[in-house]
Amino acid sequence: MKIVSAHVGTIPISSSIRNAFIDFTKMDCTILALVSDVFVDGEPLVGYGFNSNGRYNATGILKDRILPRIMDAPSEDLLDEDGQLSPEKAWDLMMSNEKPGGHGERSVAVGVADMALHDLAAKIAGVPLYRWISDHYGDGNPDKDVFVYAAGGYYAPGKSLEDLQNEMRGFLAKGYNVVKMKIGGADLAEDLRRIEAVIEVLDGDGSRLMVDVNGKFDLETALAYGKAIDQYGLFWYEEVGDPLDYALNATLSEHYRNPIATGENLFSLQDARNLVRYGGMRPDRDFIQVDPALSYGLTEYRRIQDMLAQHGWSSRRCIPHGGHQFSLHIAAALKLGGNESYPGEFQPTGGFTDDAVIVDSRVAPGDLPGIGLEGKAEFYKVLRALHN
Ligand SMILES: O=C([O-])CC(=O)C(=O)O
Ligand SMILES: [Mg+2]
Repeated sequence: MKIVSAHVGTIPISSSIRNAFIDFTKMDCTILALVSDVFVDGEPLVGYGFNSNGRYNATGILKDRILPRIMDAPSEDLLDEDGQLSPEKAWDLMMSNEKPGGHGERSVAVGVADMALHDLAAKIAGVPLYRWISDHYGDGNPDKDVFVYAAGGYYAPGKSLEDLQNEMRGFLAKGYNVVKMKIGGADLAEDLRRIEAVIEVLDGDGSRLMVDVNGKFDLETALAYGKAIDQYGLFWYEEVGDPLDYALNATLSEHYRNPIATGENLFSLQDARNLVRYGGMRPDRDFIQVDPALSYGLTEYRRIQDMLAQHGWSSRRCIPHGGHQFSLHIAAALKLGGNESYPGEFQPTGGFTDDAVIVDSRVAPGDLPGIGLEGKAEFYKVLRALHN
């Protein structure tokens, strides 16, 4: 089997929303199609990849450095001993001549390619990706569905408390039981009013609400907010300080007894290990949100899972950032604790297949071969146009 061509593009996933740190008016992402010489029903099998929101496109790095390393290599260098496409061997090629450290946007470019390679490998095997991952790397017995929570609650121009409540009611009507909102983009008094408005919609149950600071707070603000929100018993308090400020996180964890979540801006095994070593994260209650699509793909994510297991962490304490169909398969196959979801944001890439139904805050990845992006009609149109 051979990859005969690679097609890269950049598309907008922009909107007028804002978190405590950035707005999304210019947000975009890289999309990738890897066309193979394997034909089914007269059509070549094609692996698709994209990067999730939060980081901009990495199209330049992908085109200039990462893809040539696999496209210029002899095709057998990408195959395992059974002659099957090996995303792991491709990963080693993609990362040749790259120094360690400074993971920046490189991890995004490799993540996009790794996703497309996994999509293609599962399509060649004729199985959905969760099945392929579970058989290759898991216990062969994937979860049949995955916990998902609805992320939203952004700041937006003119958005009132009532608008925020209606947004959350909409999530509940779609089948979600747990929701997430942004904080840290207003002052404490205003954010407490916003939190209380959402808890009201949740029948007074703060354990169904996550709040996300997007890395904005210094230690003093982190502790002040922590003290103020402790009473609500929230599901989690997310990315409170700078993602690389492990000491801040460790100090917060000494003072804030309810769960903390972080990791969406840690893009490598080494960074995730430092979080576990130095960040004061508690394996009995906290959550790790590393997003495989931003952090060198599933190949690196499996190394992170191995590291976490060595440090006494259950895979159930991992709930990836990103709200995409790739992590949904990974969550089912590797028995993670769940996956994010953004109903209504980051289209056309975000979210699950068009026929996915959320029941009791759980969803199944579906049984289309590979990741199943063919089941997201709007996105599939864009992906097909890349290589046709
Ligand atoms: O607003 C964002 O950048 C997305 C985010 O943090 C999340 O999904 O947790
Ligand atoms: Mg976040």
